[in-house]
Amino acid sequence: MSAPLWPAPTATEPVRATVALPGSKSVTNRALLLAALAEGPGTVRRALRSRDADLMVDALRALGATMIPSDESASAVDWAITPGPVTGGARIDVGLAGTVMRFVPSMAALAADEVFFDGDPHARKRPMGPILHALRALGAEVSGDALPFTIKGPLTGGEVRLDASGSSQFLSGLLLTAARFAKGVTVRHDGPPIPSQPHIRMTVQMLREFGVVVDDSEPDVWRVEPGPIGARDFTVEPDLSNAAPFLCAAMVTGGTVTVPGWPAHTTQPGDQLRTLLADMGASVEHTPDGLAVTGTGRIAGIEADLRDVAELTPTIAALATLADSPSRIGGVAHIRGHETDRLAALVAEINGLGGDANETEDGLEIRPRPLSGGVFHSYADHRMATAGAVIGLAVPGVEVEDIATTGKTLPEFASMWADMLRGAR
Ligand SMILES: O=C(O)C1=C[C@@H](OP(=O)(O)O)[C@@H](O)[C@H](O)C1
Ligand SMILES: C=C(OP(=O)(O)O)C(=O)O
Repeated sequence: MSAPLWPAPTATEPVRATVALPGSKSVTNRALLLAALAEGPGTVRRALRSRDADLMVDALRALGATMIPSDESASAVDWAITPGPVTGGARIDVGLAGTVMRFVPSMAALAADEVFFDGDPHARKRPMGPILHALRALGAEVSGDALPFTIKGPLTGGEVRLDASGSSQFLSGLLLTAARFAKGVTVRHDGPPIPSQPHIRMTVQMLREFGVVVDDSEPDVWRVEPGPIGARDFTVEPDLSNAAPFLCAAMVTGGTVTVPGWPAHTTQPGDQLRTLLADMGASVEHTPDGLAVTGTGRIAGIEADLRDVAELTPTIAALATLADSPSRIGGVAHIRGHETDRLAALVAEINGLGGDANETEDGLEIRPRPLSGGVFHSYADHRMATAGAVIGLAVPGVEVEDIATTGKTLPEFASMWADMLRGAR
């Protein structure tokens, strides 16, 4: 049975709206895991409520943590978390969440009993080899090189080489639990450049905020000292990557979208939207109400290496189809291993609406031309779905397949989009 189609609203006037984003997926899932491994009870405030976050909560509960929600609303929650001894014998559903499939195995490797991991059909295709090899080298018993697999610990830790060129999450996944390994860990990256470096800085910074000693002074080497993870009261920042489609709406319609609570300093890669969207023609300013992006009537094509901000690619590609000059996006070969093969999916869907895009070895080329309506398939990928919504603002008749897939990181997307178009403040 095919998924329902969502008629993407076409904007009839410039949007003028304030859009408050719920918590960052990446920060939420790191904070929940660190709190579950801490030396005492802690709190994670303004945590995202979404499929990926719920899968993380279920996984941590299955491994022995007590997680109690308070002040729950549809999209945000404060969690009171009491760590417990890490127990095995569990079955973990990772869904399609990279943060669950790459972060939780190291924690499971603390348990003496076997833990079984599986996920959505496409999750079985996402790369897992480097982190599973590393856990094996550090002393865990691991079956298989991809989902489904089992892990049995406890591992001891120590020194290991790992190729994180396929995903920064392999490295983050090892580092997040490493303070609890008997010997800590020294990881040396061995391979082509690592993508999504801001996410590694996010891991290191959050480890330090939770009291863990991390040495990242030598390029491509990370040392985590063994020791306790501190119990903290931690507040999650808004999700800046999920701000992307809304900020793009300001550009596409020549209006203004303001995102309150934009952090002054952050490791989130979405912060780079400020320069990326300015390069594509937006006016971007910090106002007392938040970060305001205003469309100037022009969308310029872009030549950009998006390796560091790979998860923004679908949204930037959507904007590029509506630009007045061609775009060339590079540095993102590894997003073929994201929720779907994003390079293939973007080319298929853009060209399916009459566009002109092609894959390169490590990215995309997009030559704007008039698009027509049609079905924009989402491939169970939240960022494909929101890319279709951006194009639909300017192209009548775009129907996004399975808009509910945005529930991976932003369950309220469709109603927030409607509110934005209504001019909500
Ligand atoms: O650590 C994280 O929270 C993430 C790291 C990145 O993964 P890759 O390094 O695989 O791009 C990013 O794309 C993903 O959305 C979230
Ligand atoms: C790549 C992404 O997700 P994941 O955490 O599943 O890797 C993403 O959100 O764009």
